[in-house]
Amino acid sequence: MLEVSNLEVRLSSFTLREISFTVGKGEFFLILGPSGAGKTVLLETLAGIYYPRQGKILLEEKDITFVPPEKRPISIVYQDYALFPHLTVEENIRYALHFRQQKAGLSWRKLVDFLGIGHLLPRYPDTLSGGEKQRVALARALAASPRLLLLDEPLSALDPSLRGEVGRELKRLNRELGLTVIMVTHDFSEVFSYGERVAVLFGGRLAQLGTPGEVFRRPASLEVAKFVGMENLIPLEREEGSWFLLGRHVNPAQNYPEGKLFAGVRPEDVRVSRLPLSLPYSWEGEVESLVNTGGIFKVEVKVGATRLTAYLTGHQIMEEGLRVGERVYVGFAAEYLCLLKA
Ligand SMILES: Nc1ncnc2c1ncn2[C@@H]1O[C@H](COP(=O)(O)OP(=O)(O)OP(=O)(O)O)[C@@H](O)[C@H]1O
Repeated sequence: MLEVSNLEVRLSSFTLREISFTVGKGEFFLILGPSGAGKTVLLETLAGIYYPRQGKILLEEKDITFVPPEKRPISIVYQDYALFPHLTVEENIRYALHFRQQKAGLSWRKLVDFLGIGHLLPRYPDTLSGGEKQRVALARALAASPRLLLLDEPLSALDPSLRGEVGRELKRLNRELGLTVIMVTHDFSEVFSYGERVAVLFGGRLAQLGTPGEVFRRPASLEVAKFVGMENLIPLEREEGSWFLLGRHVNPAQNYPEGKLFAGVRPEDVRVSRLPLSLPYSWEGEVESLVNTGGIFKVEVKVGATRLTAYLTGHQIMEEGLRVGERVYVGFAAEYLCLLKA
């Protein structure tokens, strides 16, 4: 339903370039990336706030590259809600009806019921909680009956319990209304809860596009690996044309004739045990530190001069009887090993 090809957007001190991707009808598509990567600029270009210098945006096969924002069937919701403070909730939502470009869409009643905001209609935005404001902002965005909903970190200003509640509402909107959604997020747990595909932006470029599983377990580069929390990144040794990881032979699927290779493994895929592990990649080491990070323990095991990080549950720590200074075995299955070029 959305086709973005070779987009280039130049701002005074920032350029978004070579951005190409497609989003299917009814898809929940996510955009991830470090601060300043260009996530908001990309959303705002789709919304028509910036015009590209190059490239095309097709929405349902119609070229909308230079269509003004108010003529695009696209709504955008920001993290700070951006409600009009001098208008009541009802007036805020009705305002958006002027921009409705298609007869079809949710009726007023259905919209209000769907988001459960009937009791808030006479109130002013200042008197609403964060979750209520975000629901009103969503209602206003949906009142315009968009084909595509753009969300710029809509959950980040909410406390954790509201985040789950509003998040589930977003997924319901997407599923029950068949609405196509593109959402920017900083929160990795949201990626697995909501996203079908993820685009990772770095420095104005698309660094990777894939399913959450691909991006988190098969990052396309070292920088993406670091960004998505692949904490174990260990340089491989090269001896007589073969590659080794801490002395264990590694057989890359591809040929890497030269340069430096890193082994990447997610800490949640690393096992630590007091008994030898029957895994192709395992070593003997010593527990160097054990830190409770709120239910999950970060365990660092020293293997020679290298430190391997594992995330384990309190239950696993107790079962294994792990303690700092203990001799243990640490390792992972071959399927969790990801090779990355430096
Ligand atoms: N109107 C503008 N004019 C010039 N530069 C801009 C403009 N808007 C954004 N930028 C710059 O473009 C770059 C990307 O900004 P953007 O807001 O898209 O980042 P982001 O990935 O959304 O970051 P964050 O996660 O911090 O919100 C930044 O360096 C920002 O300063």
